[in-house]
Amino acid sequence: MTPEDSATTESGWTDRLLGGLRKTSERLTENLAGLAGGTRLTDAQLDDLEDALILSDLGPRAASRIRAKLASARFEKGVDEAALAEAVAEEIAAILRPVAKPLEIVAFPRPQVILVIGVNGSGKTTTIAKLAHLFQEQDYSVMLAAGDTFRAAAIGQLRVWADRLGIEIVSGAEGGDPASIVFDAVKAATDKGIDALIVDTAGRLQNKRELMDELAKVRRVLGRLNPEAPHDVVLVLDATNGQNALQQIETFKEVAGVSGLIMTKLDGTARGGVLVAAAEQYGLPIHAIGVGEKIDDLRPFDPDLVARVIAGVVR
Ligand SMILES: Nc1nc2c(ncn2[C@@H]2O[C@H](COP(=O)(O)OP(=O)(O)OP(=O)(O)O)[C@@H](O)[C@H]2O)c(=O)[nH]1
Repeated sequence: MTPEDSATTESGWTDRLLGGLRKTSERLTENLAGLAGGTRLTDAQLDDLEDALILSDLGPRAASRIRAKLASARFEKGVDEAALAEAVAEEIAAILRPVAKPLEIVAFPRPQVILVIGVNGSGKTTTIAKLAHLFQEQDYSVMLAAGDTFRAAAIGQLRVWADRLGIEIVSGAEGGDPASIVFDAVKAATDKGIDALIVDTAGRLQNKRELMDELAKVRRVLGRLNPEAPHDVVLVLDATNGQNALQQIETFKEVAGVSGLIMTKLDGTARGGVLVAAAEQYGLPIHAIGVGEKIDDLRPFDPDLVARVIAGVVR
């Protein structure tokens, strides 16, 4: 790939991110419009700012932190839309930077076992395929394990992706024991020297006890083969769920333990601010974000770019 190709790819990605987060950005900038004045924000303006941030799903904690920071900010050239957007972007970036952490393949011995959890419909299966593709682009070998045996469709969907990507998948029958599939998958991936084994899991939150038992068993079996496994437990969250996504973090932390997050469907929702709420409230690593249904619509999370897009600095 030439540098020009890569520049095109990067600007293509920025455009998609912009397109994706446009609704969130519009909601915030609409609510911030009209805030103009002297070198400092007044209390009434700070109230409006805080409300606008909450309305954009950034959550009360992030909103009050940003308010406090901007209360002491001086706007040398006077407050206007552009200066405010810059200041808000900087504060959002300050919240996001500490949690931006790409998923890296570092496990030794291989494979790195990545358990992917999340409710049905969150975009889990698609995200697994996108992650596999991202690793393939970095020249890592990947294998999938179809640990969601609850629904035949889930196994089939994952197999279609595996075929398309040309990677091996270990699966069993519908209703089979996920722990035994995961056991076989780790053995196969170890024998073949695979770098990353990505494990799909069931996401039946309405039956929390069963899900907890199932994931605990998968973890036990993994631990027996490799005490370090799973190396990552990645929770996939659907941004369109807004504040409910935060409740899911709470529940999955309890059910399975969570080492990091991927937020999907940031395109087409005005609720992308929930990413900032999650970062502020839980401090869990955010590995990547999804802004579309295509295979390359998942990219490592760039906190400065995302903050500038959400705040409307980049349009
Ligand atoms: N717009 C958009 N759609 C997405 C994104 N990620 C996934 N989807 C779509 O969301 C739908 C659900 O995705 P799946 O990957 O099937 O979700 P799942 O969590 O595996 O759900 P089950 O298969 O029901 O367990 C599909 O139509 C995906 O194409 C995204 O980032 N943006």
